[in-house]
Amino acid sequence: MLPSHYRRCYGCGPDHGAGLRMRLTVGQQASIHAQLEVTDDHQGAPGLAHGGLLACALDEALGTVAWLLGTPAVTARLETEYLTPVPVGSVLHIHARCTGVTGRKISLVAEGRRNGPTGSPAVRATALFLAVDLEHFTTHGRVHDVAQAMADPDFDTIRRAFGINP
Ligand SMILES: CCCCCCCC/C=C\CCCCCCCC(=O)SCCNC(=O)CCNC(=O)[C@H](O)C(C)(C)COP(=O)(O)OP(=O)(O)OC[C@H]1O[C@@H](n2cnc3c(N)ncnc32)[C@H](O)[C@@H]1OP(=O)(O)O
Repeated sequence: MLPSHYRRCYGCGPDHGAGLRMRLTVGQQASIHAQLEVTDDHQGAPGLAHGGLLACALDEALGTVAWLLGTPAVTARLETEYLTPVPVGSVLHIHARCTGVTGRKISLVAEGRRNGPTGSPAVRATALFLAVDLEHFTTHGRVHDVAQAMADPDFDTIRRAFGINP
């Protein structure tokens, strides 16, 4: 199981009060398994998960695969297919994997299944991530947030955990 890459991440951060708190584990080769518990807080239509939130959960798993490759990367393109509704109370089992790397471009796919990791897919995504350097975050984000993340006493452990070379 991987630690959260950033404690305040909406997808996986333990310090995010309203976040998804996804649990992510490393799979075979360049892949990630993740689970999302769909709760009352995740509804779009009554009793059903919001589609944008499901896209977020897939994005989190896809981004974690990209980091397994040893570089921070950001989503450039994310295409999502919704195959069946996902009700509150279900656990979405997500599998995300890398399908190819060309220069800075990282191609990935993900599937989310209900009723266990071998259930039929409810949602699918195809994505392009672009590898970026740390400057991307300090230029476009807030320097003090980046500094705070790097000052986390667990930051070295987090970096080492992501230093798995598939
Ligand atoms: C101390 C702390 C540090 C922590 C670091 C942690 C890292 C994370 C680690 C783990 C994360 C796990 C979980 C996270 C999951 C969530 C991920 C997100 O939600 S990310 C947020 C949303 N995404 C953005 O905000 C991007 C906004 N866009 C941009 O910044 C730029 O557009 C960017 C970087 C994507 C590309 O800009 P350019 O200037 O670098 O690159 P150009 O030259 O435009 O393109 C390069 C190549 O890519 C293609 N390309 C670019 N965008 C494309 C697109 N949308 N569709 C298709 N191709 C595209 C281009 O055609 C070009 O291809 P040709 O080299 O010519 O073949």
